[in-house]
Parts: sequence; structure tokens; C-alpha cells
Amino acid sequence: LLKTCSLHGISTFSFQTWLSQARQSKDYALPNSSWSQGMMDLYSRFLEMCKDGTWKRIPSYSNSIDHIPGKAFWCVCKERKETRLFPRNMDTEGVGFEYAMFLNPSEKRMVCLFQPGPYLEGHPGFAHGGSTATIIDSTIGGCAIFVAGRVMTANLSINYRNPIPLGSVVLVDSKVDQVEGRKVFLSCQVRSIDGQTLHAEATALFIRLDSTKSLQQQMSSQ
Ligand SMILES: CCCCCCCCCCCC(=O)SCCNC(=O)CCNC(=O)[C@H](O)C(C)(C)COP(=O)(O)OP(=O)(O)OC[C@H]1O[C@@H](n2cnc3c(N)ncnc32)[C@H](O)[C@@H]1OP(=O)(O)O
Repeated sequence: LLKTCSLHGISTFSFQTWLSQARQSKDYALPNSSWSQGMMDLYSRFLEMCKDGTWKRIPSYSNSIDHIPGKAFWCVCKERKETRLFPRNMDTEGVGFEYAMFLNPSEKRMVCLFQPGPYLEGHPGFAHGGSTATIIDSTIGGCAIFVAGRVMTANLSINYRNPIPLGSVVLVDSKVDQVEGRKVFLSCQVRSIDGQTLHAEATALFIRLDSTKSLQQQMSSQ
């Protein structure tokens, strides 16, 4: 991760600061009692693939600022606020978004193991399309951040192919397809663990933020 960040101009100092501050926060991307056997098996499979350094487990915190390498550059406000990263907004384990992400830096790929809980219901028994969009945006967004630095979603296009049963486990698999100047193009598929069912596929455009402006300036100019 250090290498990935320095490649994209995120200073080692900022990254180290981020890491040490983030380490003080609870990591939610660790197994808990709500995780099904399928989720545990998939998690173990990816942990195994982390051993040779090909994949990296990405920790996950309840405050979005803790995720951002070089967060000093992102901070609109100086003081930490009682905000929550949207998919980490429920305190009870298992009712909302249960997920863990793994990054493959050389393939510019981020996967997310996702187990939607009962509070994400849309049609009876199935995950709401908005929750699917959220986990896709977060996975693709995480991928874009690690590959390209400071980015925001400009466009996200999703085709929903098959509903996702609540309590099931799906694999959200995203990758950077192309970088053209400030534009980062990504694609993503959401599949069942056995790969047989395609639940959704998406393409996205992220824009690298203008490095000459702070995030606050960019926000206030709109
Ligand atoms: C780590 C794990 C945990 C995960 C950690 C957490 C991850 C969370 C991820 C969540 C991500 C989000 O939800 S982000 C929230 C949703 N997104 C937003 O609110 C963004 C709102 N939009 C904006 O702020 C702005 O429009 C920007 C920043 C996207 C772009 O503004 P800008 O910087 O002024 O750039 P601008 O000049 O307009 O555009 C630059 C170039 O891109 C093109 N362009 C811009 N927008 C579009 C567009 N929608 N579709 C096509 N093309 C576009 C322009 O034509 C131009 O092309 P050319 O003329 O150069 O050819």
C-alpha cells in the first residue's frame, strides 16, 4: 500500500499518519458472528491470497476520513465530526452492510465480499437496488482512490441482472480499465460466490480532483 500511495503522489508521511490514526479506530472488515459460512470461506480464500503479497486486505472504519490515505488533503473541516461512512452506518452486526475488501494493486482491481442484511430489503427477501449501487460505488471508488488518488464519482451506470437474496454472499469485482488524463474509467461485476449468477454489472467514470484546488474550493465553486 505504501508503494501504491507513493506511486500516486500521496506522500509516505501522510500515509503513515493515516495508518497510525486509522489503527486507533475499530476495523469492521473483520469476521463477526453474523458472517455466514460462505462469507467466512470466501474471506479465508482471499486472506490466503494475501500471503504472497498479490492481494491486500483493506481495513474498514466507520468514519470515512479514516479510509483516505493523505486525508489531510481531503479534509474540508479541520475537526473530526460525528459522521459515518454510509455503508458503516448501522451498529448492529449483520443487519446492514457486511463487507470486506481486498485490493490487487498490480491488476488495479478491488473486490468486495458482500453479505446484505435484512435492513437492506427492497423487494421482499431481496437487497434494495440502492444498497447494491452503494456497495458497487464504494468498491469501485476504493479501487479508483488507491489507483488514482483523489477522485469523485462522476457517472455510475448499473444493469441489474438478477436480484440478490438477503443474507446471501456475493463478490463485487471491480477494476480500472483506463485512465485518460483526469478521467478514470472502471467496470464491475457482482456475482454469486460460485460465479454462476450475474447479479449486476456496472461501468463508472471517476474524475481525479484538480490538484491545484483544495476539495473545499472545488465544493464551493459549484
Ligand atoms: C478504500 C476503501 C474504502 C472506500 C472509501 C470510500 C469510497 C467512497 C466512494 C464514494 C464515491 C462517491 O459517492 S462520490 C459522491 C458522488 N459524486 C459527487 O458528488 C460528484 C459531484 N460532481 C463533482 O463534484 C464534479 O462534477 C466532478 C468533481 C466529478 C468533476 O468536476 P471538475 O473537477 O470541475 O471537472 P470537469 O472539468 O467538470 O470535468 C473534467 C472532465 O471530465 C468530464 N466529465 C465530468 N463529469 C462527467 C460525467 N458525469 N460524464 C462524462 N464526462 C464527465 C468533463 O467533460 C471533462 O472532460 P474533458 O473536457 O476534460 O474531456
